[in-house]
Amino acid sequence: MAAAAATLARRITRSGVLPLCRRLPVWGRAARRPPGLPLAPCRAFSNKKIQVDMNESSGVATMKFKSPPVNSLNLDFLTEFCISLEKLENDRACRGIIITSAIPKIFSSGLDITEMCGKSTEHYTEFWRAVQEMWLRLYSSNMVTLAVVNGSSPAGGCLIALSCDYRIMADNPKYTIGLNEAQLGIVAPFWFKDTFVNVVGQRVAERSLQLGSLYPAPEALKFGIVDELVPEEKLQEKATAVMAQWLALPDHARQITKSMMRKAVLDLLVAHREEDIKNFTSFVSKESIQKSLRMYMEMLKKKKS
Ligand SMILES: CCCCC/C=C/C(=O)SCCNC(=O)CCNC(=O)[C@H](O)C(C)(C)COP(=O)(O)OP(=O)(O)OC[C@H]1O[C@@H](n2cnc3c(N)ncnc32)[C@H](O)[C@@H]1OP(=O)(O)O
Repeated sequence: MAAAAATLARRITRSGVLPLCRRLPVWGRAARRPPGLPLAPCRAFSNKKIQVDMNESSGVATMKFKSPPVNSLNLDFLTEFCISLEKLENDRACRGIIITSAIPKIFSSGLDITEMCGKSTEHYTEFWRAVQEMWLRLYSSNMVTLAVVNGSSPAGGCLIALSCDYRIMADNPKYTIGLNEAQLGIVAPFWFKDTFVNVVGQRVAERSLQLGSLYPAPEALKFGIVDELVPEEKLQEKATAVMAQWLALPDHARQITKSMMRKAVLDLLVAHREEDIKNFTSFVSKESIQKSLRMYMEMLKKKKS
C-alpha cells in the first residue's frame, strides 16, 4: 500500500502536480517514537521576521510572524518565509504547520506597498518572483497547513490564509480579512483570484473582488472565507485539536487528494510565471498605479493623525 502510494506520488510529482515539493508522500510519516521513551524536545529556528517552533512529538511546527509594525510582506519577509517552508517541507518529522502572528491584532497587512512604489523594474521583478514563490510553496505543500488568523488580514495576508488547508479566525469583529486590492486601485492577479474561488466559490469571489471587500470576522465566516471563529484565548487549543484531526488520516491519501484539488491552479501559474511577472511589472510601473498606491499610503498615515 505504502509502496503503491509512493509510486503514484512520484508519477504525480513528475507530471508537475506539486512542482516545488521534493518529498514523496509516504504512509504516516510522522516521527515514530518507541513507547516509553521521553518526549523529543521542541526544536526552534528563528530568523528576523518569523519564529518557527517544531514540536517533534506531534510533528507540528508553529510559524509565528513577528515583523512589526504590521507583518507586511516585503522581500526579506517573503524570502524568510520560503526558506522556512522549504526547511519544514524537507523535514520528514514535520507533518503539519500552524501559521499565526506574534503581533497583536494583526495577522499580516499583506504585500508591503513600499516594495511596489518608486522602485526599478528589476526590483519589481525580484519582488514579484518572491511573492509567486511563497504562494507556490504554500499552496502545494505536502504538510497540513492551518492558518490561525489572530488579527486583521487584508490582501496578501488573506492570500496566505486562503492558501492553507483550514482557517481559524479570532472571534473579534474588529479583525477584518479579504482581498481588498480593488480599494487600492490595483487588481488581484489570476492566481489570487483562483485561490479565492477555490475556497468561497465564484459568486462570493466575484462580488468580493470587484468591491475589494474586507469582511469583519463574523461575515468572513458567513461567506466561507474562514472555517471557524474561536475566542482569541482558545485559538491555540482549537488549532491543536484541528491539526490532530487532520493528521489522523494517512498522509499519502490526504496529500494526493490535496494535489488533485489544487493541480490546475498551480499548473497555470507555473506555466505562465514569466508572463505574470511581466504583467505585474508593467502594471505597477504605470504612473496612474503609482499615484493610487501613494495616495493609499498617505491615507493610511492620515488615518493615524
Ligand atoms: C498590482 C498587482 C496586485 C498586487 C496584489 C497586492 C496585494 C497586497 O497585499 S497590497 C497591500 C494591501 N494591504 C492593505 O490594504 C493593508 C493596509 N493596512 C491597513 O489597513 C492597516 O495598516 C492595518 C489594518 C493592517 C493595521 O492598522 P493599524 O494597526 O492601525 O496600523 P497602521 O495603519 O497605523 O499601520 C502601521 C504602519 O504600517 C504601515 N503599513 C500598513 N500596511 C502596510 C502595507 N501593506 N505595506 C506597507 N506599509 C504598511 C502604515 O503605513 C503605518 O506606517 P507608519 O505611518 O510609518 O507607522
